[in-house]
Amino acid sequence: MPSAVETRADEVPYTLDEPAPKVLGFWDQSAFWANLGVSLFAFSGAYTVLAPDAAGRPTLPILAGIVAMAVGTALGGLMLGLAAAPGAKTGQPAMVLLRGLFGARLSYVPTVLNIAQLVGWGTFELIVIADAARALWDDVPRWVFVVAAGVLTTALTIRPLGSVRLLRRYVTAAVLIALVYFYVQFLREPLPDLNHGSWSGFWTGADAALAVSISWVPVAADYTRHSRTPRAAFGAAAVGYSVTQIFAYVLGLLALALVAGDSTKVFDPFLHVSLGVAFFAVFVLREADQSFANVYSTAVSIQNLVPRADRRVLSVALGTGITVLALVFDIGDYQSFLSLIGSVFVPLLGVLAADFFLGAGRRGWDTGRAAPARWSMIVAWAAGFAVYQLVYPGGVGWWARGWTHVQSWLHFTPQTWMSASLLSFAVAGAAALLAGRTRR
Ligand SMILES: Nc1ccnc(=O)[nH]1
Repeated sequence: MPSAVETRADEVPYTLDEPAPKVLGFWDQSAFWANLGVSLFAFSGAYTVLAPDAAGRPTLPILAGIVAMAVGTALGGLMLGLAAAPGAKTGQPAMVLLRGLFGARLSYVPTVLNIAQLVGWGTFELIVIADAARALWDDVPRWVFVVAAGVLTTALTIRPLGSVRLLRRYVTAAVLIALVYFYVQFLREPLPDLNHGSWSGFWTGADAALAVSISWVPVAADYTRHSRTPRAAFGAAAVGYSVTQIFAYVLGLLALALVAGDSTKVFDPFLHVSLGVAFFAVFVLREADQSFANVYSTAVSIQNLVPRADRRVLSVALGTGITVLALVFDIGDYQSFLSLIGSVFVPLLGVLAADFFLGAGRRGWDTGRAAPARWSMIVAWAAGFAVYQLVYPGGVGWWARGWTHVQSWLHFTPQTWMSASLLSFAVAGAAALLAGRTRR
């Protein structure tokens, strides 16, 4: 039965005990990342790059938001590329790679945090799919869409590499056509003044966009470990993802301008143009690739804790779990979710990239189950987290007040030119290099 053997080698093995097949070329990966760059969150969450105040009102003019988002996305894309390359080089999934950085046991800390963010994203994705589908067909109850999206998501996770190829073959082109169609339509509408107001919240907006890109960092290697070369992995993730994310957010921001900044109405302009319903349905259906990527990566992350677990069993359980969560919950504080993600995963990447490319990783990381603990790397990560919070403590009252106390104790005042992400990345990376030096 040669065909059965071929199919096995073409798909991801069920457990971490077997090696990953290297079967994804540059265009497979580019199509995959380009799809992930387009999300309904680029529309429903477009307001976050306008640096909203505590009451949720945008503080940046639309034009400033567009520039901030493009800068944040481009920087986030480069960071994503840095996270993608080690996966291709080592053939290891993202959380297993972290055994090399922190040691086997300590890698459980970021693994648990990543599982939490991915369950959060997976749930959010099903909710946003159901909300958008309800905007299209409001006579169908919400739970029907949640369950349908959950089933489709889970089905895609069973043959993950097959799903990536499916995206390349059919979905990417449809998504690009829909994007172009809405651009043409929106730019024909009378748009309000896009540059009225202050640009002082620029880095808050840029950091919000960067956080969305960076949230794929602890996921990237789960896919790029199937890449034929590290260069292809870097290029596809950095470029493919950023280009489409910028296109999608600009569309979201134009839609927001057309509804006078009211983000609860941001889907309306899409549905009001002719053929809008059909093209918007493309976006709704393809959103399942995001929830697929979240659920599959949650399963692979759990395998870092339990390497013998069958990823299909984990995926079905997780797909069911997020479906239940999406039936029960609504999207809460999306803005705070993003800043928490940024503050955890930006410095994590700073430490990882510094150590992998310039530190101990150059001699090869030990990613085995007995890799020794490296506490100094945890300290470097924590330093980067603290820097992020000092520059941008976010909007959750008690937490922000706590960091404001630390600010005044350190005589530190955040300036508008400071990007929480860039400073946190730099400090975490420098601390990791320093720690690596002193230990030698
Ligand atoms: N990691 C993620 C980033 C953005 N959207 C998602 O669904 N997941």
